[in-house]
Amino acid sequence: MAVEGSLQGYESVQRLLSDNLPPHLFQEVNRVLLGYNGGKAVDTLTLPASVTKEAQSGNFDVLAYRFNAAPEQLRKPRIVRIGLIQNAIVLPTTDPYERQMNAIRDRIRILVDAAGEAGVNVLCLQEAWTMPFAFCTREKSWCEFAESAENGASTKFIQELARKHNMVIVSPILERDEAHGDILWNTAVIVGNHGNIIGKHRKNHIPRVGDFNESTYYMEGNTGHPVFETEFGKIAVNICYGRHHTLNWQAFGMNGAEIVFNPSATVGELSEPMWPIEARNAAIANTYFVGAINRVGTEHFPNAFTSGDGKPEHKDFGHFYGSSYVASPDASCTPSLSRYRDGLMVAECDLNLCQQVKDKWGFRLTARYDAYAKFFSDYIRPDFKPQVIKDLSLDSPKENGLH
Ligand SMILES: NC(=O)NCCC(=O)O
Repeated sequence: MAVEGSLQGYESVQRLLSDNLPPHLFQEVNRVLLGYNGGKAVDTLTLPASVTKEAQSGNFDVLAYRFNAAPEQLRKPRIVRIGLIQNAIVLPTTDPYERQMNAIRDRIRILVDAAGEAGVNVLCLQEAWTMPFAFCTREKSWCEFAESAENGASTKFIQELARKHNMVIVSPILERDEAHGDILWNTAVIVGNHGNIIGKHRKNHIPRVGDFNESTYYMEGNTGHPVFETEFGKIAVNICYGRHHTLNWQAFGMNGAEIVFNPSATVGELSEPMWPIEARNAAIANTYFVGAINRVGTEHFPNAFTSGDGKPEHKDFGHFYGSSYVASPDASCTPSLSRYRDGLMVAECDLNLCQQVKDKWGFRLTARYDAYAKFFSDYIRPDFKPQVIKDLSLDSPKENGLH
């Protein structure tokens, strides 16, 4: 029987295709599906044997690729290795919370250490990595997983790993904001490579779809669209549901992001057809690299809940389908990580590619921001009227011989 969450036993669409198509056909399909970087398929990157060994003994998927840019006369290449980690929760959601948190931390330590050995400079974990994605339940006991972004145990744990590996780590957690009445936020903490906290960003768009009842717990973020300037490049974080909002992506680009991470938690039936498109489109439209991360596995909760759609009550969210990947501004893209196993994606990127693609395609140059600024300022007025020009024959169909 195929493993739960697999595609008829395959870890990903790309692996299904490569194992079943003759090599010359796979090459053509791959070119169309994943694009070309510098006129050829995205290069694979060889990682130290210790990483592959670690992945085997720790049962996680590992993939590594390189995005090249053309050599320039006046600038040196700006090579950065980015890493994405996807993972399942470790213990049942019925176990004591502290044990659940510690077990996830132990697993994350193994994956982050592997990223360190793989030479990753900037790493991002999945959305709310410290806990089960319990927001489907609407139960308030899960709020206990919330922590201070600045002083919480998870931030301290990540700071230690960042220092150890000289790595910037983006750590998305459920934040408890003690300074403002203990309210919660969905927050990404940006930990610098010296273990320092560079800043934080709070999720801008909160879903109200399916079982994603997150608005029961926290409000839309109030941190704008910050870009964090790090030793390894300018990075930003568009948390999960924000990937459906093109202006959210755009604002990070307009603030100068070169790499945008999209830490997510999303399930198959709801969003899988969107997943390979949205982050990739954002990379193209905004001329930066994007790392999209989704958790894996099915999380079962003790009490049943309903989805307000007349269907029977249930105790799980559905399958989180992993499939994390990196998309490049030149429209090329890595294959995705496993659909059901924990994984580490490593992508070496020459950030010079961002400016090269900007110069080639001119999306910023041709953007007509002034026209859209006017459109949006009109749109938010209460007396806004949509610009629709009606075919007047619709009002007198007989005269036009339509009936
Ligand atoms: N975590 C989250 O925002 N999920 C919403 C569902 C989706 O955007 O696919």
